[in-house]
Amino acid sequence: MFEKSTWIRLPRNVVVGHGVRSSVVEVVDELHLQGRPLLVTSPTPRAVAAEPVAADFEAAGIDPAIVTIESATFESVETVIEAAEAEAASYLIGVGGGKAIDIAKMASHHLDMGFLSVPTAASHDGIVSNRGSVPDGDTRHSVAAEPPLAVVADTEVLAEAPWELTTAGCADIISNYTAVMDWRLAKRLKNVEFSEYGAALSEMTAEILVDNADHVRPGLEESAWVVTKALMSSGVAMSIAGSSRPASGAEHLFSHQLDRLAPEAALHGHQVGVGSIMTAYLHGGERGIWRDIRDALDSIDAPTTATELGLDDETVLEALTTCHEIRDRYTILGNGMDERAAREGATKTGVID
Ligand SMILES: NC(=O)C1=CN([C@@H]2O[C@H](COP(=O)(O)OP(=O)(O)OC[C@H]3O[C@@H](n4cnc5c(N)ncnc54)[C@H](OP(=O)(O)O)[C@@H]3O)[C@@H](O)[C@H]2O)C=CC1
Ligand SMILES: O=C(CO)COP(=O)(O)O
Ligand SMILES: [Zn+2]
Repeated sequence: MFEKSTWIRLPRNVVVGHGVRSSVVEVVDELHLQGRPLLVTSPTPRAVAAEPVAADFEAAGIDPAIVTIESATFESVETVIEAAEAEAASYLIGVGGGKAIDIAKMASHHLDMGFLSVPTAASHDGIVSNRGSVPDGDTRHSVAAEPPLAVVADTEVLAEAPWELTTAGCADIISNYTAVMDWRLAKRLKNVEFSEYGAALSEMTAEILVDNADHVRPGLEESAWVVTKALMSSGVAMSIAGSSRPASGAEHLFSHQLDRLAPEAALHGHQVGVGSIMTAYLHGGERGIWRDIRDALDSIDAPTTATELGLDDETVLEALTTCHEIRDRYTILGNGMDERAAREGATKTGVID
């Protein structure tokens, strides 16, 4: 008897383009959401977008509440849950980078409330995904969360954000190549659940982005358009898979460990990009695709070395040799890398000197 089943939850409305920030109230209306919104944001996005969106709600006769979080932690999720209860909110709107959107989607999951995603940076592929990513002591959780009912991505806002945020988003997408390699390996070796559609969409997204790298240039609003569409496509791949596997393999474990060893040294996307160069080398050796990944990152101004990440060689090696412990996710790192092998791989790929 066939007993398999799946439940794929995706946004109902995806609004992308110049000036669409002012459509948030209309999108809420179209979704028939009633009551008071709670805008979940972080310090810079608050001024950039959350306050203007709040002003639009006020102009429409709706009294919004705002909560500002500083970090992507379970404490921040608690803060938002308490704020939603104290302010009698009916739905949440995450306004910001990966941090604010992740916290909003996890809090809305807990509260059983709808949630909208309003990105202010094209820096990560959590914009539409149904996962949250949270550090917890020595480990890092990929948490099931509420996917957004709608996404409102204003390319004018995204294009005005610092350029490195956009290159970080590109690198988060380029890292899908190695994430899928790890996923296929884990299927072959450990029989983990695998989605051909999730994997194919993830790889295709990376390929389209790399093919359009010429259109990804600072000061061009078209860059925000190209990158945001890729980020959303990658998020859909995660939702199809019901896991972050299509977009997170060993290169993400490396980045998560860097977050512990050198907090806030570099952006998430930049770290996973450099991790992806090294894990591509581990998958394919000299003839593998690591040079293609490095060149793709280089072509969009993303870091390709420890120095460009603002890290010393020893921190990179420590992250590479210990990051397999971060979570129970089988990757090319297996049970961990030997220190000399890590040094050789990082040196051969030019990540360290
Ligand atoms: N759930 C998922 O599927 C995924 C989750 N993630 C998570 O997302 C996070 C990484 O996302 P990222 O966006 O890099 O992190 P942040 O949300 O921390 O944003 C990075 C920086 O950009 C700033 N910023 C955001 N928007 C603007 C703007 N318009 N103008 C100027 N500055 C701006 C933020 O300011 P400020 O500090 O003031 O907020 C912050 O300093 C990680 O926590 C990662 O784990 C990443 C990928 C997928
Ligand atoms: O960053 C992600 C995908 O780009 C997902 O994060 P996790 O590694 O926590 O699942
Ligand atoms: Zn990522």
